[in-house]
Amino acid sequence: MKIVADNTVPYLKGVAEPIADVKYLNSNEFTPSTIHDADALIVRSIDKCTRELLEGSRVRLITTATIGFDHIDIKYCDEAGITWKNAPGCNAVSVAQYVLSSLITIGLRRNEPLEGKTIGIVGVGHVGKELEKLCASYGMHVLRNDPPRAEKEGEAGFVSLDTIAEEADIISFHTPLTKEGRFATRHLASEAFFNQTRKKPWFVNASRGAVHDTPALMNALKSGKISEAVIDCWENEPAIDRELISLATIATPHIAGFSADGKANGTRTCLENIERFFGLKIEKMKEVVPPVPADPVIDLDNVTEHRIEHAIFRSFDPLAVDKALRETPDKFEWFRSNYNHPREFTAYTIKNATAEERSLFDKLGFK
Ligand SMILES: NC(=O)C1=CN([C@@H]2O[C@H](COP(=O)(O)OP(=O)(O)OC[C@H]3O[C@@H](n4cnc5c(N)ncnc54)[C@H](O)[C@@H]3O)[C@@H](O)[C@H]2O)C=CC1
Ligand SMILES: O=C(O)C(=O)[C@H](O)COP(=O)(O)O
Repeated sequence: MKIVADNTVPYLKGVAEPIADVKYLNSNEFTPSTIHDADALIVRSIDKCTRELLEGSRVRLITTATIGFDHIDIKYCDEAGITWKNAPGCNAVSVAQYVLSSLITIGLRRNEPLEGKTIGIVGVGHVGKELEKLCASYGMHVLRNDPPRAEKEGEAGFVSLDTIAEEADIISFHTPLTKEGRFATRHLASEAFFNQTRKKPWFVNASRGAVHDTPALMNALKSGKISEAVIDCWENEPAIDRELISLATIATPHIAGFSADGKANGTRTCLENIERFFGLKIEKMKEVVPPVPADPVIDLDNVTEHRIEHAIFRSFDPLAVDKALRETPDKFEWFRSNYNHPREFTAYTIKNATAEERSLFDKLGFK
């Protein structure tokens, strides 16, 4: 069996080799001639799996180490009998922790505690639910918007996007990017949406760039309709809008889901998909684990203020990544392929927390 895999999928090299001939390609090397004799592809969000790439190939399975699958032409795959799989939930905790760290960063700068603020979460799936848990632990009120879920499960517990625009202090988008259908999300954060905001909310997009309309978002920032923007996902990545970088409070190169834990989960899911689809056993699967952090114990003994935040930033500090992107935005994709994947909160043990702090640390997922 032959697998063609993206060269930058973490923790993959050597694991599937005992059961398959594995060829690794850079994203720009995925062409009809390089993949034509592959049985399976292991891809990332940057590998566009289009008709042009796949037509005439032997590919029977595409498995992406990501939650989003807008880079796969699923219509064509279904027509052509190519099975495709994503990795639901693999990096949901990572995105939620990214958003919390970013909100804490802004809160500290503005000297405004998050406690008591209202966050509107648009798209309450794997990521949205994790974010809801973190925000609730932090004492925030949560408004949930998810029309597809509300239709299936009933309206109770969900609000409209209009309500979120009007009532939320913070609005965070966690929908897939969809361009068609009743619940299409392309440019969901539109000029009309920003015009409805009442409380100068902070805006977060860690879903897909085209979920916001870039000119409308920039106008909203300039006119004060929104007061802060955390942008991880951009329209036209990697050729991102330089003016939006300068207007954003936190600008990162689509790395919200890039915890080591999330990456290992994504890779493992791809390999499990291959096992199931081809009826194989990959003995080296247990090697797909994130590394232990260099310093896994966080001792709060000498930390006098913002002790919870101190621990959170030890796991992930958005400002370090933000600084790098601002300095060299041209290196957007390089940063993503050469990223120092942080471990999630669960990899850290807290020492010398008070009983009250301990209860919050437990809820956030620290040991
Ligand atoms: N920045 C990053 O690194 C990452 C970004 N993502 C993005 O986040 C998206 C969401 O991830 P998950 O929560 O795991 O997906 P999911 O499929 O579990 O949840 C998405 C939710 O959005 C809802 N939704 C769909 N259309 C909607 C609409 N028009 N308005 C409101 N809600 C709507 C769905 O009903 C669903 O509950 C992914 O599709 C991906 O594009 C995911 C992981 C990492
Ligand atoms: O899982 C998703 O969806 C994401 O957006 C991932 O963070 C994308 O990761 P890469 O495939 O670009 O490494």
